[in-house]
Amino acid sequence: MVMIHHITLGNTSEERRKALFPLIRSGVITLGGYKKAGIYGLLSCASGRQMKVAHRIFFSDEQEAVRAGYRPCGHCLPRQHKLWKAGLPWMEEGCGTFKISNMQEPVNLLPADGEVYFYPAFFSAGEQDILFETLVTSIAWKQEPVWIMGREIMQPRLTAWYGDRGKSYSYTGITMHPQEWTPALLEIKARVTAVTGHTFNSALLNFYRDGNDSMGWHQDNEKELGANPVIASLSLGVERNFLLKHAKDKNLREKILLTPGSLLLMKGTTQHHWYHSIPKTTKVTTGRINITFRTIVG
Ligand SMILES: O=C(O)CCC(=O)C(=O)O
Ligand SMILES: [Fe+2]
Repeated sequence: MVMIHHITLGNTSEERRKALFPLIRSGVITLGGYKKAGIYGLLSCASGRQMKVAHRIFFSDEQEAVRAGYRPCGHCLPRQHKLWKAGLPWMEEGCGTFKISNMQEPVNLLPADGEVYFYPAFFSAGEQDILFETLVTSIAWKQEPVWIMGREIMQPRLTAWYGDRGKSYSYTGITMHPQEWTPALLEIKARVTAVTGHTFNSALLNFYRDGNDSMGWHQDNEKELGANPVIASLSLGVERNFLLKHAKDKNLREKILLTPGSLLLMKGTTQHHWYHSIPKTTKVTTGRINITFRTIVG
């Protein structure tokens, strides 16, 4: 039994946030509950955010919440809520639904000439919410210019560069010096290494403020990245499409929906044969943060 009362995690909201993050990260906590009404739901549930701290409880899993007499939330667990209302059992046998369940080795999404792997639930909904908020406020975001055909043009997104000391990097005419890793970035990097088996010494961060921000077609083939770059790309915030097109064979195109909390791993010869982009979209009015972990060689 875990059943953590939110109020017991610290005296200030900052203290409680700090205590809560590792519990969510490690999967000790996967669901939240409203003590006054006996309702449990997802950590990302909008109605779950409004309650007073004193009324919030956390559970390790669904069985625990149900055993404690809680019932599913109608907003974030509509399927379970409907069954509960009808007096029917709503839990699936051996329910691990809310645990990170798809960490098994993913399959290569490219048909040829490279390797792209997608981990949809790399971070849970609750973890990704906390990480997004943390990074919006703690990263030194800037809108940087780039030089294209002799003209200085502002990038259609905000960027930031973090990494081990002394690793600088040039990118379409600008040289970036990394900032020192923040605690949140180090935690994320450790998890990426644990799951993918790859180490990284730097990260380029992109903040797409809304659907009007984008990234044009490119290859991450700068010589600082080595012959066959390994790039692990984490998505937080609103989902955006990621497009891939083969450099020679115009019939080869891929589209991957980068959902919140997902990780995309590009490796092998991908950067030699494929271009990728994040196109503009009128459908998106909120922000997305992307972290691409890289290794600068030499
Ligand atoms: O935002 C993304 O997912 C892609 C970022 C990217 O391609 C890059 O930073 O090189
Ligand atoms: Fe890229």
